[in-house]
Amino acid sequence: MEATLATAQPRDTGIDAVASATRRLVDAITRAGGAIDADADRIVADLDVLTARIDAHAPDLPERIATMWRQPGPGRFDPAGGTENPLSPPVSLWVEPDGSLRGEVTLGLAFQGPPGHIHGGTSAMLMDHALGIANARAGYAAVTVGLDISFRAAIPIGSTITILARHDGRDGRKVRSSGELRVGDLTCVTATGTFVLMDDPSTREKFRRLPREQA
Ligand SMILES: CCCCCCCCCCCC(=O)SCCNC(=O)CCNC(=O)[C@H](O)C(C)(C)COP(=O)(O)OP(=O)(O)OC[C@H]1O[C@@H](n2cnc3c(N)ncnc32)[C@H](O)[C@@H]1OP(=O)(O)O
Repeated sequence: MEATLATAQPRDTGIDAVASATRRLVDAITRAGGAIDADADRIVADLDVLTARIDAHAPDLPERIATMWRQPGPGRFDPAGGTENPLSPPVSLWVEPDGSLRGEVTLGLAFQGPPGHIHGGTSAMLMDHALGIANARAGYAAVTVGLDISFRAAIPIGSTITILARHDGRDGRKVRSSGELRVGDLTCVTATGTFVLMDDPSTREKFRRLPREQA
């Protein structure tokens, strides 16, 4: 049976390709560090030309947000697994036969916290998002109200991180999910999350309206 992708299907072209190239740029900058100081003025000038070229295509923010949410399927702009988001680590999550999610990602220096290891906030984001997708796959689109996270072992930069997440159940308007980050057989991070259903009136009121309507 063909595995089902729970995150956006990456493309080799268009905005996905631009986002990938930008991730390579960020990685190159973080690896080079101050060694590029002497060339910085020219680099900035080149980058500013590119930014202006791209900015010429950008609609205003409310229109852009509305367009994003009209796209069918998994979020292509998510901060973890969003193929169109250059700040998003290139995470793909797959649906396992038992309905849980599994994926792998390798993170570079841009995500460093303690020396040579991944920042805890990055791990928390990976967990928050994977837990949210696990709920959504189970039929419960929901926002996080509580995330309980334990950092049990540091994750080396450049290691292959396995992401696991599962939906654990519903209690009224709240849903629960849990997950972990592993490197090989070592469990580095565990997380449990409490989420509130998007369909709950207070949540719908807050999140369904677009910025233009909130003004
Ligand atoms: C679009 C599809 C995406 C598809 C999925 C894609 C994946 C996306 C995953 C990303 C997830 C995110 O990062 S979401 C972004 C981060 N989260 C947010 O911004 C949410 C901010 N919070 C809120 O705006 C508000 O809490 C609301 C609107 C959700 C609910 O407000 P409220 O009605 O006043 O209720 P509130 O007091 O907050 O509490 C709600 C219930 O949660 C419980 N609760 C509160 N805090 C905690 C806590 N730390 N741990 C446990 N439980 C808690 C309360 O006891 C209560 O239970 P009880 O009394 O009902 O029993």
